[in-house]
Amino acid sequence: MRLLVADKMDLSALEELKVLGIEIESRPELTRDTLPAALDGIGILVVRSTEVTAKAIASGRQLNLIVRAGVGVGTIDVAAASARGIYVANCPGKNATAVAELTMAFILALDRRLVDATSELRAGRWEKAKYSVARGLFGRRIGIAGLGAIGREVLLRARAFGLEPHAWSRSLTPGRAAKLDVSYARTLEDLAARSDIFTVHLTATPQTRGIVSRSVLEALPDGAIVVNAARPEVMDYAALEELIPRKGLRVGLDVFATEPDKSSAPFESHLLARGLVYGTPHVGAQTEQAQRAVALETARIIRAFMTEEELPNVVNICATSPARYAVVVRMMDKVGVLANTLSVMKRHGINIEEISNTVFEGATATCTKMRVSGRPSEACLKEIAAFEEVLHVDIVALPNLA
Ligand SMILES: NC(=O)c1ccc[n+]([C@@H]2O[C@H](COP(=O)([O-])OP(=O)(O)OC[C@H]3O[C@@H](n4cnc5c(N)ncnc54)[C@H](O)[C@@H]3O)[C@@H](O)[C@H]2O)c1
Ligand SMILES: O=C(O)[C@H](O)COP(=O)(O)O
Repeated sequence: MRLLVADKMDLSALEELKVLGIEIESRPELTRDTLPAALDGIGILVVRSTEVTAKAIASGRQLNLIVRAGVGVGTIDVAAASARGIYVANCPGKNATAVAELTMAFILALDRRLVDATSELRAGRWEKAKYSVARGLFGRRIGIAGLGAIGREVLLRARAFGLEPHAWSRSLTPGRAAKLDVSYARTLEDLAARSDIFTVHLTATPQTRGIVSRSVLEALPDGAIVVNAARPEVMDYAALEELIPRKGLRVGLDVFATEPDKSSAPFESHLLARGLVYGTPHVGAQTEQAQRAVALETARIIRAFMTEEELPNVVNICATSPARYAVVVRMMDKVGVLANTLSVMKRHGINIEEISNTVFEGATATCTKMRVSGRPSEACLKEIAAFEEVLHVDIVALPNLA
């Protein structure tokens, strides 16, 4: 099988896949527009920020698996992949440490105005009085929006700096917050109102679009530090732009609405000219440590795809299976027994949603579990049981987890 890596990546971790017969091709120069033509004959695609459009997915006729070597899958048309039965998997948590480190770097740099002080030194100006004004972090309140993998790493580091942690997260309750020893905020507005430092670590989804809204940003104390190393979509950047000078906010951004597809492309953001705003070109995950961890996870996913039944970190499996019954058939491990069973199911109009087959010691007998949406009739089950090589047939009603 051919594997295409359509981004810059640490390839050494993928070397071991060659023993599985995988041919690895690295084409970091590919873009959203050139990717479709490059997918001919490719079975596995690994991407970082290169966009995978519906057109690319349609042209990847042999594509079975897309691995996002990172967390966010917003650059992949997941719905188009699902419609063609292509797995999409990501590497959650593997770059969390790196993003937390960048978050702390922004907070420290903004408090001491490191970038401005350096620029003045480079220009030959010794502005000691000007840069002798800083609040310091110790004893200040940090508000963490989203206690996922990155939010929790930020929490760890914030404590080490003597910051007082407050948090809002989708499934955070007062009880869980007490266990984590963070102050519980009921809403994002509530969190913002008590944040000398406000940092966002929420996934971008249709539900979180603009969740850090104008009213959340309005609730921040004057002079607060704001960091967004998650995604631009989660924060109202138009409101932020307006509020930076009005509230004297200090802002650190790793993510922008106007990010180019590839390195070295021109870039523009009005936000950077609005006051004390520091920025980085979406490099939160770019440490050797994180890239190695992501590459190892990518290799683990691909190895599982080639050799195991279960694939880790798949983001597009049907959340609630339409299956309502399981037909459990114990049978002899012989050619055609399963095929006979399936043909009976077909004749009775039973659609199989999921299927698994386990072979037992000695390879004499197997157990097949077919999860189906409609209840097979007694006649259908009898026909299956009538095959000489079928040992037993059961029907199990599945709990409705929808
Ligand atoms: N700057 C970078 O280079 C960089 C690197 C990694 C991740 N990220 C971004 O940071 C985000 C967080 O990463 P993570 O590894 O902590 O992910 P995670 O899945 O561990 O945490 C995501 C957080 O978002 C919350 N969330 C998800 N859907 C929500 C919803 N509908 N409503 C409210 N909250 C919701 C979760 O509860 C959780 O708190 C990623 O989704 C990605 O967009 C950026
Ligand atoms: O979602 C992610 O993992 C980050 O945004 C990192 O993206 P990158 O791999 O393009 O640096």
